[in-house]
Amino acid sequence: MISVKDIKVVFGRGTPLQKQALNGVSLTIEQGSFVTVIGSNGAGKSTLLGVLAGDVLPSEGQVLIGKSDVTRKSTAARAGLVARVFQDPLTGSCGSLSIEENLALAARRGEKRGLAPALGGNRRGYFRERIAELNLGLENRLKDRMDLLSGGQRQAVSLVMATLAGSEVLLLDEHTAALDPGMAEFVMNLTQKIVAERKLTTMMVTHSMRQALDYGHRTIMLHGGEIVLDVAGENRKNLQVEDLIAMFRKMRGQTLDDDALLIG
Ligand SMILES: Nc1ncnc2c1ncn2[C@@H]1O[C@H](COP(=O)(O)OP(=O)(O)OP(=O)(O)O)[C@@H](O)[C@H]1O
Repeated sequence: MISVKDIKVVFGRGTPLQKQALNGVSLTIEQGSFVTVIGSNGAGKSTLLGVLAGDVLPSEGQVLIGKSDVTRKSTAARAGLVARVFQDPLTGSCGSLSIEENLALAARRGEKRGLAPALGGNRRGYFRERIAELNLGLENRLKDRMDLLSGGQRQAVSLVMATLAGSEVLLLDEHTAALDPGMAEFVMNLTQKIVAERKLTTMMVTHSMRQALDYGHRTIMLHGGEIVLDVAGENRKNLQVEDLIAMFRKMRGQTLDDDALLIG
């Protein structure tokens, strides 16, 4: 479960570039629920993920993950609670380490032990099994360096890595945006499967309104650092991308620059 209460984030306070990135965001996401997040450029989407991951400390408000109040905890201190997959396939894993070394590090997230014991005994067999489930043939390449993989393969491995330390929360920051359409669909279907199997509480930022409606249980839209739309259930099922744009316009009483949001 994730719960944020009245979160405010101000960047560059007291400078000419002062920016209120989040302006009183409150949101509760039940355990196992998958929420998609949309919004135009600068709406505050990445800042919200940063607040959950610990990269951004809010100036006001409270962040709960499960029963833990993590509001003032660093990213490292939350590592066992929160897993993250980034837009850039190179960001979430280490290119100069092998696939299995990356998996071993991911499995030990939030702990302080070295790599050797993490790769011992049954662990190696377990990693092989988990990677074989991807059906990409990577189980035969566990000793290959991560930087030999394609972007899509790397995102698929990153998703497996995100599940190894037992985190209940998964944050996805436009994790398919850098992939070609076929690979993006593969990674999205994999995401859906992993989230459902492991009952992960998931927040996915996307620029694709189509993706936002097709995946997950609930969609929120941010604008100007505030939640301006929050839909789930039947209301969401009946929504079309065009409705989303119209609702946005109505709620804000202003014109939305369609170019700011990808419809595809
Ligand atoms: N470290 C920072 N320092 C100063 N301003 C920042 C910083 N990070 C974000 N901002 C500003 O805060 C606002 C929200 O940014 P954020 O990155 O959360 O938006 P976003 O919805 O993720 O946008 P995008 O879709 O373009 O990634 C923007 O105006 C941005 O310029």
